[in-house]
Amino acid sequence: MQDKINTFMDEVRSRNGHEPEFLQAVQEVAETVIPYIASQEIYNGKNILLRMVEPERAITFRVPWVDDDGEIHVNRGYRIQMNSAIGPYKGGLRFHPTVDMSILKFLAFEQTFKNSLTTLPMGGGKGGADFDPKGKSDDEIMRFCHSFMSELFRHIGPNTDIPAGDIGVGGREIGFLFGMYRKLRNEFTGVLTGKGLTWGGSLIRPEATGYGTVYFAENMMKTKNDSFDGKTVVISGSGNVAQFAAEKALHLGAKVVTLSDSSGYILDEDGIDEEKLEFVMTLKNEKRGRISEYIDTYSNAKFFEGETPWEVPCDIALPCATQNELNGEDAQKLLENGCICVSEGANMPSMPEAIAEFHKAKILFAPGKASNAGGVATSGLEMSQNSLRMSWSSEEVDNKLKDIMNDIHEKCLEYGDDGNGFTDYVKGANIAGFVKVADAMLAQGVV
Ligand SMILES: NC(=O)C1=CN([C@@H]2O[C@H](COP(=O)(O)OP(=O)(O)OC[C@H]3O[C@@H](n4cnc5c(N)ncnc54)[C@H](OP(=O)(O)O)[C@@H]3O)[C@@H](O)[C@H]2O)C=CC1
Ligand SMILES: O=C(O)CCC(=O)C(=O)O
Repeated sequence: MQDKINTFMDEVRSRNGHEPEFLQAVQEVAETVIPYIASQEIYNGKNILLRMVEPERAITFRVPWVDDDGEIHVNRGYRIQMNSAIGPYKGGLRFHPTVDMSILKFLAFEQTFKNSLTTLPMGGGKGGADFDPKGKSDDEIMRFCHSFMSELFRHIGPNTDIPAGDIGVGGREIGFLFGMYRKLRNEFTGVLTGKGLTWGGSLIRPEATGYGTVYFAENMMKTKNDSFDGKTVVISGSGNVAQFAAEKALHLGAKVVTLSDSSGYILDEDGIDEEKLEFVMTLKNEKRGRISEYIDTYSNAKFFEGETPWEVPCDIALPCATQNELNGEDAQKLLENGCICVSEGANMPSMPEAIAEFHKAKILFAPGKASNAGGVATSGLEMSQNSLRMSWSSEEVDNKLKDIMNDIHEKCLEYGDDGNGFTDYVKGANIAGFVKVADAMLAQGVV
């Protein structure tokens, strides 16, 4: 079997050798899905996985914009339309200086499996730009978003491709992007999700990725007759996903002790309670400050510059910042300190060596494509509300979100059983996500 996997990876590497994050994401899927394909007669000889690693379309474009001093800048914009076998392309936009083909192809590939897991009819896509929003004024962000959409609009649509937020793209950016789309198309449609509540957005979409990550972890803990109540939780990141993961962990009775950004992490051993979390939300979402400023207000807390929070003892770890933020040594530290559950809020935050450590120790480990699927699932619910021209209450959306996270967990249990009573959630998520897309591709022929 390893030969088959190696041959497949050699072929993928020969075309994409300069794309390390993409190869990492494909390798993880290949290791679990190729043995499954080999065991299923219907998939044999169809080269389905090889077709799935090739984007249906990859668009790059120029994004020129003018800063507040009148200087002209040029960034590169992207949209990867990965797979539309089960529905229109769906996935976020990332604005970050590290954005390139490798990052976006890994994200779009993961998105295809994730969206399939949600049970909603959404294909996989991802996009963004190598633009750094840090330190830019609201006007500069607006001009950038307008320029970005003045090209992207011709490639997307409510039945074709529906972008949303990701790192560096939140409610403010979605507003500017939507405004330009609406003007250019002269139509009001649900072409983007994560919209404001007064113009087509869904209640609970801002909360959904973080809440869903915790709901998934709660489901995993239940399999051990355990819960969040009284547990110590370590979280990385302090953006959208981290903030609402922290909020839901607090609701469930846990003590959250860390948050971070790319400068380092804060440790508050007294716990980041609701009031302190509100302070972080204002600091990050309105003042656009740094997490280190937390200790200016809460002097009992400490800031660890340039460090990640995985050295802090905890029961549950929620990596909610970015890809490859947790390495093999970090995983060992978490395990030595008694961590029993890791639920990924970010996309691919754990490096392969870290996942190997978690699996060796047989702790509860959820890959992002399962545990952070609540965000895109709620985007799917926003699309449904837009099509129906109605809006559901917070309670209705939250209940649907919980049901979807339960379903994904059940699918992981079904496909992830290793035969010895251990659930390999990576295997479960990969195979369950693959089956729906592969069956649709088989039914539709070679297109
Ligand atoms: N938003 C959503 O609905 C979804 C998001 N995700 C994933 O969750 C993760 C976080 O996204 P989101 O919260 O929306 O993004 P935000 O932009 O709101 O926040 C990102 C956070 O991660 C930190 N971060 C970014 N890059 C790095 C880095 N290289 N090293 C350390 N910290 C870093 C940021 O710090 P700083 O400000 O210093 O850059 C910030 O605290 C991403 O992996 C994203 O793909 C997954 C599913 C849905
Ligand atoms: O809500 C969406 O469409 C985007 C979510 C996303 O980008 C992700 O799941 O990584």
